[in-house]
Amino acid sequence: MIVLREKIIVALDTAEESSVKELVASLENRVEVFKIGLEQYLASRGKVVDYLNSKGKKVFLDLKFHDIPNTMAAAARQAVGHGVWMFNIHVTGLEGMKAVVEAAETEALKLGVKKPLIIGVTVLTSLNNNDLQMLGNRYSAGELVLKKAALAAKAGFDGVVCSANEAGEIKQKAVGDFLTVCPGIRPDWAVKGDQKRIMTPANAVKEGADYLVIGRPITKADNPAAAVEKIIKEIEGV
Ligand SMILES: O=c1ccn([C@@H]2O[C@H](COP(=O)(O)O)[C@@H](O)[C@H]2O)c(=O)[nH]1
Repeated sequence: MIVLREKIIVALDTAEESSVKELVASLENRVEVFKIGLEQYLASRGKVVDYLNSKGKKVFLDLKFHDIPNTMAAAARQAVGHGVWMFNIHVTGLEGMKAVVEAAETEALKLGVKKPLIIGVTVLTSLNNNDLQMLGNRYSAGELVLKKAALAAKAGFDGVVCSANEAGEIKQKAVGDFLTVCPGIRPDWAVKGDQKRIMTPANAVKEGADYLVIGRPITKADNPAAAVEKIIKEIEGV
């Protein structure tokens, strides 16, 4: 059971150390998990992970590994060593995904730490059916996400990144506790921006989203803490 405080994962998409610190300070009573993507990871040379860990926060390392099995397994070992709570890789060949799971398990055992949650990226929430068609794909976003989720589960992943539109069906078909981590969350009052497969926080939770990944509606709000509060109120009753 995921407690409400952990359901919202705030994406710290900024290059500025001062913005990270301000956001964490204003949200630390309300938010337990922060997502670090390429921009902030590179800007801080990875130090932001240590900073968040020192504040007692959980880190979702969103670097979306996508490489050959040996390279992804090596990166997974580094993610375990860095003390992240969750990391992700693109859903790719089964062999590579299994190598990541095995590497993370072995490294966690060696270091005596808990294995981070390993999450597969299915189809980016900024893509719709039209984009997939242009890429030569014959499946709809929904169909492709389900196929990728099934493969990720077969590899032993803990869950997938998907849009909330697909969360319900994934949860229905899942065996055991398979997590749905959903970006593309847009409260009614927020701008859509570059996201195409979107849903409101309340509907996402109704659909079965375990985690809501939210960036700009919170981080670009005049008052980020008030924005989180509004979102918590919206999902509390669901
Ligand atoms: O399919 C995906 C995978 C990752 N993301 C990331 O989530 C956040 C969403 O931020 P917003 O500002 O709320 O749009 C961002 O860091 C993305 O890199 C995603 O949106 N979709």
